[in-house]
Amino acid sequence: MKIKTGLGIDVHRLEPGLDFWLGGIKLQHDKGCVAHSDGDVLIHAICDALLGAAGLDDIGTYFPDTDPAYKGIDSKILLKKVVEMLERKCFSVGNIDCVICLQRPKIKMRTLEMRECLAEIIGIDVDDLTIKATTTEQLGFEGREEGVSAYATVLLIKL
Ligand SMILES: Nc1ccn([C@@H]2O[C@H](COP(=O)(O)O)[C@@H](O)[C@H]2O)c(=O)n1
Ligand SMILES: C[C@@]1(CO)OP(=O)(O)OP(=O)(O)OC[C@H]1O
Repeated sequence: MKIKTGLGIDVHRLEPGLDFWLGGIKLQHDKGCVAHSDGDVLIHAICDALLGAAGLDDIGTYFPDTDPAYKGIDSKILLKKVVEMLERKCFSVGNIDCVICLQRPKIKMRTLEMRECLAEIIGIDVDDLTIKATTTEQLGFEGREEGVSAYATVLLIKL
């Protein structure tokens, strides 16, 4: 049995009047992410962590932000494709742990919904996908509400 870890990070700019997709669900907010896709930073960080652990290339290599096929795409579709790539390499997911840096809105009350949504796509128990949120105490780009960042670590098991 082989165990491999992966790390993924993503950042998107926040601007008024855009839909705000995070962790596969739509949040009520006055801003949303500027992106080629739906801008779901949490899913993008998870995808990169999964790909890295599996010894594959990064998200932009497989789903280029210059390709019109991915314009406005639901990032849940990209996550499903990444999970299929892992399955082809005989990897199963042990656990995923994530942190979202976001000044506003508070999202703690929505993280179970995100975990349920993403765990189902990945095919793992909700307990094996954890999501934490932190403000950055008004410091940096997240603190100034100019953007949102997400970090994910994963553990993959190859039998
Ligand atoms: N966007 C956010 C940020 C934070 N939370 C929750 O608040 C707690 C305290 O935040 P600090 O920045 O002071 O660490 C944090 O542990 C989260 O539970 C949130 O829900 N949404
Ligand atoms: C998700 C993809 C899809 O084109 O585009 P973006 O929404 O721009 O997101 P980012 O994390 O900057 O880049 C990864 C791309 O694969």
